[in-house]
Amino acid sequence: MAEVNGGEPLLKVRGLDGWYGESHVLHGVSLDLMEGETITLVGRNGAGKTSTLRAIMNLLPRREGEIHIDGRDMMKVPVHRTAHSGIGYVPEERGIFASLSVSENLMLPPKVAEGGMSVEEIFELFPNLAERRNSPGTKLSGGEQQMLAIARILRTGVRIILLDEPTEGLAPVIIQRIGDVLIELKKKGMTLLLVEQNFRFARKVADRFYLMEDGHILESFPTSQLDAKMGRLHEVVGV
Ligand SMILES: Nc1ncnc2c1ncn2[C@@H]1O[C@H](COP(=O)(O)OP(=O)(O)OP(=O)(O)O)[C@@H](O)[C@H]1O
Repeated sequence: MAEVNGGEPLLKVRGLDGWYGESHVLHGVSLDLMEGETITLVGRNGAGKTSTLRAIMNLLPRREGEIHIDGRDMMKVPVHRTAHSGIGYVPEERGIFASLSVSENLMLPPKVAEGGMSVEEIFELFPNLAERRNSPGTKLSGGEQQMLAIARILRTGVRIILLDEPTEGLAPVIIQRIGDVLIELKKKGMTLLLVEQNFRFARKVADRFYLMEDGHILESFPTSQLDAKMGRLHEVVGV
């Protein structure tokens, strides 16, 4: 998409390093995410995918490098203001509040920008959440929790969503439903950064892939090259 628009990436990461205490886990990560684009980070466990998302959200204990969102220098933005720059994060553990209902969970994050989806629009996109609007978080299936975690971000008005392994542990029929939702969000112009090991799922939504190993980006390629890259992916990712 960069080539089509010729514009600046909506999210631009350059030479990003990250640490947990003494442990240096990200080594010069660079990536571009164009407006409306979906990219997928792949790599084996411990490659640094989650840490990359956390570093972008300013949730790592220490980071260095460059992160720009819509041209804005994010290294100077404190963590509680990150969402106000238009970026939301759905962590692997989903973060649903067990004692709160679906509706209450939905209403929790504050709006950070105009243009977020209304609760009615969200329930249209996720009819099963509408049916369960009064159910507590504890009563939701893994798939419903994942949908609620995504839905909750849509209300806030962010333009970029980082999703960490949204299909993990879910049944094929639910994975299909989440894929349909992400495709719908893409049609609405949402920009997505996925961490995902399920290539069959990722190929349906991703425009490009970034391959990570040991805290480095090894290469990036468009989804049209995924089949040709499978041998390499088996080697690096071990899938
Ligand atoms: N809270 C933490 N404290 C210390 N080290 C951590 C912490 N979280 C992750 N690490 C280390 O950082 C490195 C990168 O981990 P990260 O979770 O980013 O990888 P990943 O590619 O997302 O893998 P996974 O799919 O297992 O989450 C690993 O060596 C991991 O052990």
